[in-house]
Amino acid sequence: MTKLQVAIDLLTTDDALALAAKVAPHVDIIELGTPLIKSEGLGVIRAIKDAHPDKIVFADLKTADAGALEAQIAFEAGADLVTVLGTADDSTIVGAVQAAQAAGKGVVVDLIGVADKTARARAVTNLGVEFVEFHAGLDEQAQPGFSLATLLEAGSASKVRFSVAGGVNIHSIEAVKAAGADVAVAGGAIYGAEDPALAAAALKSELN
Ligand SMILES: O=C(CO)[C@H](O)[C@H](O)COP(=O)(O)O
Repeated sequence: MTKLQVAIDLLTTDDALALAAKVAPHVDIIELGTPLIKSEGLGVIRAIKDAHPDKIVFADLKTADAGALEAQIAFEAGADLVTVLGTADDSTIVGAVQAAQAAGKGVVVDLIGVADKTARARAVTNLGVEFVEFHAGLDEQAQPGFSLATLLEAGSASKVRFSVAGGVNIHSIEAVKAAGADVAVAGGAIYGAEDPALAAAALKSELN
């Protein structure tokens, strides 16, 4: 079954905790967004893990270098999964994977900015990552003509375990599931909704 991951792209620990409390019953994975971690530091990871020990806590570090060190400090803070950029050197990904293996946790590779996402997804899967994120970032989503369909096609073609992130919402989630994604990531569609719990529940019901 496709899991639902909420991406919390808010800026304070208090706001993140409040959102997580509302949506946790409807999601499988709680992601601490990159701006949140940069704003609040690793303490936000510990705060969310302490509040939701039963959830998979995903720290969107977007690591580009020093893979082992960055992964290790996030795992020590309570993260279950961390992201490393697919544009990073293989050695950075391998370092993070080694830190994950030592901690009994996992690494996700974010393909934001990667030209041939299907080929890179296959290559990094062979390095031992949990899954690969087919991702169009917030800036790419804002470009004229952006379409999630290209990401979904690339993900399906990869034949590896993958998630999809890029403005996933109630209109596109069925296509994400149909593409065979292991995880559907939704940020703005949940935290930007008038009723985030209702929005998360609606997305989850499409995946069941
Ligand atoms: O990692 C991110 C941006 O770099 C976002 O968390 C991700 O894109 C999901 O958010 P949204 O559904 O709003 O696109």
